[in-house]
Amino acid sequence: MNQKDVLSLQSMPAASASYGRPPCRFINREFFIITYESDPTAIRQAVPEPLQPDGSNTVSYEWIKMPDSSGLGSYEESGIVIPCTFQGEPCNFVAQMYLDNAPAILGGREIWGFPKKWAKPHLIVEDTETLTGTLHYNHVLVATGTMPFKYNILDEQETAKAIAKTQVNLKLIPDVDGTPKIAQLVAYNLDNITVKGAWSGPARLSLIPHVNAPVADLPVQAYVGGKHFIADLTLPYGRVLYDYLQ
Ligand SMILES: CC(=O)CC(=O)O
Repeated sequence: MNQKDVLSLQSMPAASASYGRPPCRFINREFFIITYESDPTAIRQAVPEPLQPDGSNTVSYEWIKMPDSSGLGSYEESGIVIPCTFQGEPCNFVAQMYLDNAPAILGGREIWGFPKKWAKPHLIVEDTETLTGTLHYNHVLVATGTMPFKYNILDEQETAKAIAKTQVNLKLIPDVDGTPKIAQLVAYNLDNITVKGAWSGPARLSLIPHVNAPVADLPVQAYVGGKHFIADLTLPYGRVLYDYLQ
């Protein structure tokens, strides 16, 4: 390989890239999101400046089933998103993410800086009426969410707008000597969104303390509600919102 060959490689390992080149198209991506009030001090601790928590003291706990994801495969994901502002503009900070697919972990971390770790999330309709999300980390149950199946129909255009909201990750890549090489807030917006169904309803969430999957560090204090929706959408490349090294 010459220098040009090296610089045109898609990702490591050179012999076989770990993930396809973005944009990634997701077909029938199914979301289950429980929004709840949490401890403002814990929220402030989880959100990196200059992002600001949006003042609602809310957190969204999510399960996402992705059966058909170009360049990545078929997988499930679970995690925590915190509504924030950046210079007064609303955005969601992606605080924790757990999933069961190597291409999506590697590509997600290397390109967009998603805070991804390997774990076992699962979203199903449990015998026979309850939308149920679980997250196991190293075989230990750390999260369970429940909501009645397709309870109240939600507006699909409003749902598409919510999906398109700016999302922000804290991308941290160390240099070979351990010092920070990349320390950025990276933003992206999902686009080409077609909502195929959207529902709301009451929801409940149980979070269990685990040192390697600290979802319970943002404890549930009160419930706002649950949302369930299915959409086709595209994840494009991101953009640097803030560079901690400049
Ligand atoms: C590639 C990605 O990072 C997308 C996702 O898993 O949400």
